[in-house]
Amino acid sequence: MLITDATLPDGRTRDVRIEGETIAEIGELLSTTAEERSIDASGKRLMPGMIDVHVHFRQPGYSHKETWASGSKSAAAGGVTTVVDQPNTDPPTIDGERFDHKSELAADSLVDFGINGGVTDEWQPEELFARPLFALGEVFLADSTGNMGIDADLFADAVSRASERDVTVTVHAEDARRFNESARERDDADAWSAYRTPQAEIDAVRRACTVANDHDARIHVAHTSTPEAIDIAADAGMTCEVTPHHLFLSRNDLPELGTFGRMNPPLRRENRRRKVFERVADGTVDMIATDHAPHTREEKDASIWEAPSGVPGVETALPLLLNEAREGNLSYERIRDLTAANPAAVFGLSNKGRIEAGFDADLVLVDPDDPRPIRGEETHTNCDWTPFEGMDAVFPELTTVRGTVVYENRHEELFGEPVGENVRSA
Ligand SMILES: NC(=O)N[C@@H](CC(=O)O)C(=O)O
Ligand SMILES: [Zn+2]
Ligand SMILES: [Zn+2]
Repeated sequence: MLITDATLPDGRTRDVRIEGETIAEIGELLSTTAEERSIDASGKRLMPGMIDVHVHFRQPGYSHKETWASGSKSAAAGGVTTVVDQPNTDPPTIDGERFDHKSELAADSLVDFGINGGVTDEWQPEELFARPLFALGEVFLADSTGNMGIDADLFADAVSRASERDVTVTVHAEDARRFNESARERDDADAWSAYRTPQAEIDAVRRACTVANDHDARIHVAHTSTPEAIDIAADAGMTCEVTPHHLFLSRNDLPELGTFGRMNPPLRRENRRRKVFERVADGTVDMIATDHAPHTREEKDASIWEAPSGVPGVETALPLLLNEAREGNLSYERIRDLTAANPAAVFGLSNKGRIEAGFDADLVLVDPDDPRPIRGEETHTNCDWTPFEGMDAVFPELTTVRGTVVYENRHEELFGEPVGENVRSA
């Protein structure tokens, strides 16, 4: 395939040739061969596919919420070419057999994937470390969906074992001792944000970073929602991610969202959201990861204390960021770093995350000046709603995974074959 006249993240206009699974050549005025498909990308932006290191594709156990097939279609339609699945499935991914079972299910994936291993009292670290494991995590320092919260001793033990193997530990950092019990008396949607306080995250991130440094280990802090926690992680030499919902939504949106805005950690006040955005824009935050956590409408339609936590996001993350570029609030290079180059560097995916000769041809082509409003029912996840309903976004026209077209939307939407592979198995 030859993509001609594409504008790259750094602003250069180039032709990009894909041969087999890789980017073969980047140049000017490359001539197309007879058997090669040629795509005119003049006026279009070509981005490296997003590497989303935090999704919940729900298999095994909750395939009514999502499957590898539906989740990866949603990913492909949103320009995500690699996903990393978290372990709070049923059964949880905490031993070798369960890891192997999830690997078989992931054969349905249209996009490349990593599989994380979880930590509970019953986990089998040696079995997990013998598998093509992406990372440990998300390790829950407080209960979230799946009730996999663990205590400080088990966390320290897991960090020390991971450090010996040079494996990163992705941490869900909230400290339940800092939750505000008095918020329990309320029943409005904002009560969840009042209950799971900023301080619960800040304290847990500080403690997790100390444990990591004590063991000469590396942690990656999942879904940081406060500027304070981001700064603590950065100062400790650790990495962190921010979700699209903590970047684009705040407690101001809860009257409208209701329980559809309940997630862990919860939405914060507008003032904190703005400071989180600044840290995303200035590079303090390493990456955007979606924490795509689908639940059905029926499940979400409950009281604020009964509804499950989590929102979908894998299909809308890159499109929302590209709309920020269109509006001049983020550069395309920053978006490349946040969604592709940095996650690849942090997690050691040396063939991914950049548009350079020799790299995997994981590519996304968009018309940068053609936004459309996000509609939950048009997304491809099993959960047909979105917390970003009506917001402008720039969706892909074409997504390739190692040279195979997995999504195309010119006149109609077309999906490719499940070509996804485990990024640690190669
Ligand atoms: N973020 C959430 O609110 N929910 C996630 C779990 C998690 O990431 O904590 C889920 O799996 O539903
Ligand atoms: Zn979490
Ligand atoms: Zn999660």
